[in-house]
Amino acid sequence: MLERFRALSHLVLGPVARWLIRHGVSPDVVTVAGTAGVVLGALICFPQGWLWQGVLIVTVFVVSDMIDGLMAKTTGTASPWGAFLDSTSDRLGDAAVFGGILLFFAYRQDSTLWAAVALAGLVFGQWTSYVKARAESLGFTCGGGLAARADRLVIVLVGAFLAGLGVPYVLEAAMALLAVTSMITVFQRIEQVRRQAKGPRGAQDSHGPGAAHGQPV
Ligand SMILES: CCCCCCCC/C=C\CCCCCCCC(=O)OC[C@H](COP(=O)(O)O[C@@H]1[C@H](O)[C@H](OP(=O)(O)O)[C@@H](O)[C@H](O)[C@H]1O)OC(=O)CCCCCCC/C=C\CCCCCCCC
Ligand SMILES: Nc1ccn([C@@H]2O[C@H](COP(=O)(O)O)[C@@H](O)[C@H]2O)c(=O)n1
Ligand SMILES: [Mg+2]
Ligand SMILES: [Mg+2]
Repeated sequence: MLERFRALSHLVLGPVARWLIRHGVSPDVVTVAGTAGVVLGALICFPQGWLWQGVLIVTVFVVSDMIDGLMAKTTGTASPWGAFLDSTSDRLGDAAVFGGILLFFAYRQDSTLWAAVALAGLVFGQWTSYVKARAESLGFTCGGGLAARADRLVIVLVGAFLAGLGVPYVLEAAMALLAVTSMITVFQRIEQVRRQAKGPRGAQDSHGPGAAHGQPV
């Protein structure tokens, strides 16, 4: 849903991207530093119960994920390597955010139930991204759905921020919403691929969908 704001985010973050380029920073450095900041911020703050503080730190670094691509496009250096580094780093950042919340529920709230719901959010979120990656590796078109990555991040970060300010049950509600919407997104994406695979061009086209069948990813 938030993907539609990508152009707007480029407008806002353009000056930051150009400032970094002028100072000789490369998109890869932003990708790696941004991921490290998300991982450290989430895994240090959330398990300690420093929720709103953790959200502020994670938000600053997660926004760098929009800046690296913008820098690469602005400098004409967008590359398959950059796309690979960006996407694989995203998975680590997501795992740290949801893992941090899981540890918060397990150790600060003593709640196995909500830790399990956070785990479900993590698993369905990573599954969502893997379905897209595997589908694209096989030549299918796949993406979107109810809860893509930006949607998932905004839900978990807003929930954690408000919980940190003392709003009751908001993080639990956010995690339940995420588990359900991410699961629905997985099925929406699988259905997209199934329709293409079973459609008229389906698996016979050696250059289109199905061309890379059997190649493990
Ligand atoms: C007084 C101060 C108050 C401060 C309040 C703080 C509260 C903070 C709460 C929330 C803020 C959260 C903002 C986080 C926004 C995160 C958006 C983001 O990172 O999007 C990343 C995404 C980059 O996409 P990629 O192409 O790099 O990634 C792909 C994606 O991962 C795919 O995943 P999939 O969907 O398949 O699961 C992968 O498949 C693919 O491999 C991978 O490459 O960027 C976008 O999507 C662009 C659109 C983003 C639009 C963001 C809008 C943000 C809206 C609200 C923000 C609220 C304002 C907060 C301001 C805080 C300022 C400090
Ligand atoms: N280090 C990087 C990071 C990204 N890219 C390119 O940008 C695309 C992702 O853009 P986002 O706005 O979603 O970050 C990615 O597919 C690459 O083409 C890059 O080249 N190097
Ligand atoms: Mg990025
Ligand atoms: Mg990214």
